[in-house]
Amino acid sequence: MASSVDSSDIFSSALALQSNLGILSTDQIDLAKILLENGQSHLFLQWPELGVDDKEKLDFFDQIACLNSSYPGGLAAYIKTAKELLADSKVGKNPYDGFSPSVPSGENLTFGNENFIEMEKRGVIEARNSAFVLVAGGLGERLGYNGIKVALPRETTTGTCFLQHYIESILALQEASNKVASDESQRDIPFIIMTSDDTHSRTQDLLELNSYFGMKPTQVHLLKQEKVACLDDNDARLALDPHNKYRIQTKPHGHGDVHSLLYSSGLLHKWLDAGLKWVLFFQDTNGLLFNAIPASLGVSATKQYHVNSLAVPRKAKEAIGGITKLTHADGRSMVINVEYNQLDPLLRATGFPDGDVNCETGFSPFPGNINQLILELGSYKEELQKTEGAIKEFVNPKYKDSTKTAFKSSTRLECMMQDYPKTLPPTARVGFTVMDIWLAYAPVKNNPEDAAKVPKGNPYHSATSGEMAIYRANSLILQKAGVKVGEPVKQVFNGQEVEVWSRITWKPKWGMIFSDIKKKVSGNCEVSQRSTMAIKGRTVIIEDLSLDGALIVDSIDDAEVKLGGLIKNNGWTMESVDYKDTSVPEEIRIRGFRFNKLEQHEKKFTQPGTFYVED
Ligand SMILES: O=c1ccn([C@@H]2O[C@H](COP(=O)(O)OP(=O)(O)O[C@H]3OC[C@@H](O)[C@H](O)[C@H]3O)[C@@H](O)[C@H]2O)c(=O)[nH]1
Ligand SMILES: [Mg+2]
Repeated sequence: MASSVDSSDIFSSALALQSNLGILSTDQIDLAKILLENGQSHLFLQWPELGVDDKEKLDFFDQIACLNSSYPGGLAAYIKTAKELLADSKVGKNPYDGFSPSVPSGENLTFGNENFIEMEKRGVIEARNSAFVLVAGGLGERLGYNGIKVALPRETTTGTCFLQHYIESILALQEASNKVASDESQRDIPFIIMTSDDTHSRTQDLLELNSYFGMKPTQVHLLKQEKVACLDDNDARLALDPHNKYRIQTKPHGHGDVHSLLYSSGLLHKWLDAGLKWVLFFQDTNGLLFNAIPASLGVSATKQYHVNSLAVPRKAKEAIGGITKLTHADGRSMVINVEYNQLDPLLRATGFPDGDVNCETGFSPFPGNINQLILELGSYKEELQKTEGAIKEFVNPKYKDSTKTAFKSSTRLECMMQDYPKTLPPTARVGFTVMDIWLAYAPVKNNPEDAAKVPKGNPYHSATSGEMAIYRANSLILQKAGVKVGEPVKQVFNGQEVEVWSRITWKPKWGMIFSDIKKKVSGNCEVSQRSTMAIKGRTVIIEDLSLDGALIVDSIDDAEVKLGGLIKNNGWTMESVDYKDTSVPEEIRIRGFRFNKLEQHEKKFTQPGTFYVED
């Protein structure tokens, strides 16, 4: 108890606490000191004397210990940074002070051309040297879905959820990559999921109930991020829960936590030792993402990028960050994401009076960040050893009035994973790769009501548009492989006008890269707009097929299945569903449609051999 004696001074500022020191361990007394030394004596003002609520007092210190250990540098560092950022915010300091923005140049990929095909092949070679990291700690407040977002169907033709699709894509890449490996060794690609208290147990349950969707459980790691303490005022006084004086209010710290969690997990060392080279980060609901992965990994490898951010053309005011070159008056420059809420004010403050607007191309001149990052493992680990994974934070308090002395509700520090390059030395090779939107980006972030209000021409980012984007991308890919796919029709679901293409889906193992898909398609093939085609097997060959209706094919790996001839039936029609109709399951009604399965040609092959599917 030595520490309580030499710190009597500090405890005298919190008499209520002082009378309770007897129940605290040395560690807890040290934590109390940290709080008092950092201006937090108000936390103990309402503490009763020893013997009253003692259990609650110990619970309070459990939470403090957790807040202290889960933040790089502990609570003292958190409070210090909070004071600085709150002071900057109060005087309206521009976080980009001294920097002027310009449009950076990056690598452009065009689906299907020679360079793209080369990059995809290179990407497949590199895939077994990669680890994949999914950030999935967010609640998805804008979407308002009650479950976890990765459990949502990516499309409802097969009902495959996002997480299953991601896992099957990684496994397909792993297999293809192991096949071309020079040393014939078999490697399992590590898959990390960052969760939070809001998503952790439901993510774990989803995996366990589905046998990890075919992945080895040892291949998957869940890292749970902790929330951070809320702040009540400009002095960074921690906010108490209004219903519990022994509990600090907490809120999410943002996806930037993924770096400190990876650092403290020890996984980076393990991966380096195992010979891995790349870490790929991605977000929870982009059903198109894996169309973009092989080629962009190929770009990273060819260009030897330390950081490669994937981007798509961006519509002005679209809720995606802009990749921007920032040049400082002193000559420094960096290529970095400027988040969507900051791009407009930054442009206006630096000589672009119209702010965030489209240029003559109909798009913002700044490429849109889809927050898919490919980091080179060696330089990443080195950097994290310096920073411990801490990422530049920001604070976004909502002030009560223009004096900026009080907040409408408590605030907290936040950080974003794409801010990682901000601390890199100028020698770091930081690049980005731009791809077509139809190929690479269709997130599910907005609820139907908000999506319907999106300005015409801007993407909805809804469950409706997310699913339609899958069909469009698959239709366009098959079209480029030589299949005649019917012209899309325009329909309105949940107040959003979308293009409806043939409902074509396939399992990742059927075709991960364009050159493989092309090998599986030959002759004169045709799929009408009203058709549904789901390919669930690996060796399914489409040859001289004319499809007008619904066709579902499932086969084991050793069965070779040929689809051909004229297949015609009543197929599946689409029926509108209103998102307010609670008699329909939530994951369906948020899309605004469901399938009426009138008739289909459905074939399943469970024995090895060669089979033909015709009508
Ligand atoms: O605390 C958090 C917050 C978010 N997340 C995850 O981070 C991902 C992105 O979260 P959000 O959907 O809220 O992100 P936003 O839409 O606000 O912007 C993000 O995606 C689009 C990009 O252009 C932006 O630059 C990027 O910040 C999700 O997968 C979410 O689950 C966490 O894991 N933890
Ligand atoms: Mg967000």
